[in-house]
Amino acid sequence: METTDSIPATTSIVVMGVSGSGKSTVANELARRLQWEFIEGDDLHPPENVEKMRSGTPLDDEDRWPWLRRMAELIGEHEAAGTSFILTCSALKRSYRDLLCDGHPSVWFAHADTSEEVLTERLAQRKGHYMPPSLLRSQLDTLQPLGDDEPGAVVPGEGSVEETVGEMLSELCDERKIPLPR
Ligand SMILES: Nc1ncnc2c1ncn2[C@@H]1O[C@H](COP(=O)(O)OP(=O)(O)O)[C@@H](O)[C@H]1O
Ligand SMILES: O=C(O)[C@H](O)[C@@H](O)[C@H](O)[C@H](O)COP(=O)(O)O
Repeated sequence: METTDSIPATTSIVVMGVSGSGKSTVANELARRLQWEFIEGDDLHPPENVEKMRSGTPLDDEDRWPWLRRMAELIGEHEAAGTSFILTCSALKRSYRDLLCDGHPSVWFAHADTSEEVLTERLAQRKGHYMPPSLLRSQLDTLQPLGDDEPGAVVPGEGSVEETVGEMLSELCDERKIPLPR
């Protein structure tokens, strides 16, 4: 994916993807490996968005823009402080990702590509989450794959969490000239 001559001083890894693609699981492991702060994007949804999803209605652009703007602000704050961090955010559309990237060279998207079959199985097994498995279809219909001209990497998402995170880190560290953590 995109390489740049000027390496940003800080990195904001945005773990993107549809529900069940392992964003939270992967972000936790990235945070453990890198010892960076992890912010869960699900926790930043206003209560109305959570209720909408809980009741089985997909979010629309209008629901998502304020939530995305809050995350863009957080990225800006981390850049200003010079602190790298990890954020989970579905970031399903290119326009959403463009908003997160706008003026923010630190952003690097990490997507664990996972088949619909595996996603369906994972969501059927997941307990205690507001997101109903019935919303997977609309998430998949909304997802616009990460483009070659966007910063980040798409890696296979069906192996172990360690394998997925290992691949993400190797891509990130290679592109951003960061030493690979142990
Ligand atoms: N690589 C993986 N292998 C097996 N199960 C996984 C993997 N990644 C995530 N899971 C499981 O799939 C479910 C969804 O993962 P989660 O991290 O909540 O995804 P998301 O945050 O994208 O909705 C969880 O129950 C999690 O334990
Ligand atoms: O943009 C959206 O429609 C939501 O952000 C959605 O993509 C997100 O995934 C939910 O918050 C559910 O949370 P999980 O992804 O953890 O299932």
